[in-house]
Amino acid sequence: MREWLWNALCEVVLHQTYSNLYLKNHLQELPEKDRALASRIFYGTLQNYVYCKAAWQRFAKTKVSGKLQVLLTFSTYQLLFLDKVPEYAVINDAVDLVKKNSSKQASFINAILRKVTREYFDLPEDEIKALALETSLPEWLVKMWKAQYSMEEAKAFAEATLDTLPVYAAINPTNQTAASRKEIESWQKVQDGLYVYPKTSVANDPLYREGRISILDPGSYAIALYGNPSENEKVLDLCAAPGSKTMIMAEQMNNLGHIDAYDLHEHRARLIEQDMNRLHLSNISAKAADSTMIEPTKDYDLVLCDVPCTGYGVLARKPDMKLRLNPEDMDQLIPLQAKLLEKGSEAVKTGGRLVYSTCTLNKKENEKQVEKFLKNHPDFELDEQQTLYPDGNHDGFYMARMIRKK
Ligand SMILES: C[S@@+](CC[C@H](N)C(=O)[O-])C[C@H]1O[C@@H](n2cnc3c(N)ncnc32)[C@H](O)[C@@H]1O
Repeated sequence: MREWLWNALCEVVLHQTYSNLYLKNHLQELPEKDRALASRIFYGTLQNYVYCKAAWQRFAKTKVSGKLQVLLTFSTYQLLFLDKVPEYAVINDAVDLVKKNSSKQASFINAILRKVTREYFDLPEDEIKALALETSLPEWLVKMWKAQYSMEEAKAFAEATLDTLPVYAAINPTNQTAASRKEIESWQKVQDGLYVYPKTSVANDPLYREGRISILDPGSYAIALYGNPSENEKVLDLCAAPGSKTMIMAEQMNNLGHIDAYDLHEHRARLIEQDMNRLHLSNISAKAADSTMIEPTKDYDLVLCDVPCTGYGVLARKPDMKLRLNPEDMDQLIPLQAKLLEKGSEAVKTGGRLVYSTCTLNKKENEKQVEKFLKNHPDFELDEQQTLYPDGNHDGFYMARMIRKK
């Protein structure tokens, strides 16, 4: 398992592979009994990467190769955060892994990891610097949260990036048998239609394969329901792939009415189609399109703009993003979000609903974006907006619902 973890983390850290995609494709290479611990170490290391790296780097006086950095970091994670594996076993495993290549490196690894266990790692006194290091986030993000929300909220957001969140399953009400319904209803219910998923492997679960359930965060579920999609309505989903919210809307509509689901790339539009087929839904047309360029008819009851965003609300589930955060991403995303909202609004009929949503915690992409839109569009009014704060049960999201008055 240690060698598997080392390779897995090298793939994500050094070769930019997405963490959830890697686990989905490779976790089954491990024996069933090791999978839960391997996932814990994999995600835990990525969530705490900067902190763990800093904890061993204090003792390294020479340059360390990328692969050895990963080994030291995931061993440090186990030493500092896990009590399941004894310290001597973590250090011996790391030493054994490098011994195959060089005995000199083995003694170096041994010396560094022993120091990590012996010498306490002090945090900086400055509260922003300390929080950033403790939660493995860049200082600019913590500063931005403090300026936009408050220090208390910045702390809550940052700490939430270290949470291990439950997996949730939404029941597909249009495709159940008595037996499947009975099994799903025996799970812990979160709200109508949404349950805590109790198994370890979704891909092999017949309930998933036969389209009885979908896996998604309660925040995504809430966004899909926020516009109240109803039977026989006409709905436009402008940024739809891979389609989690499209599917929930289609199910709420009882597989009646129609959803036009667009996404930029052909391969992503096909993901929507695949999920629609898995769930036995037929009220969706998936199409590859640049939604900033479409010329929609103004007859949609509901338009969902679930725009591309910086994703600061979903760092707990996608911890590899913590290694690649860049404030400049916003510069491209904010104008794109505004264009998508503008296009989406053109499709809403009089009296219809326009939902704008993100999975980020950044007022420039959320409240400010909606405020700017409403200022330029007196024909729309804000019905409601809310930010779902990440809290150990779910990710962080923002959603706003607007109504076209004329
Ligand atoms: C937040 S994700 C959507 C998630 C999706 N609504 C769901 O629930 O599964 C944003 C999506 O916007 C798409 N996108 C980015 N630019 C776009 C554009 N100009 N036109 C259409 N889709 C775009 C991305 O490919 C990505 O799939």
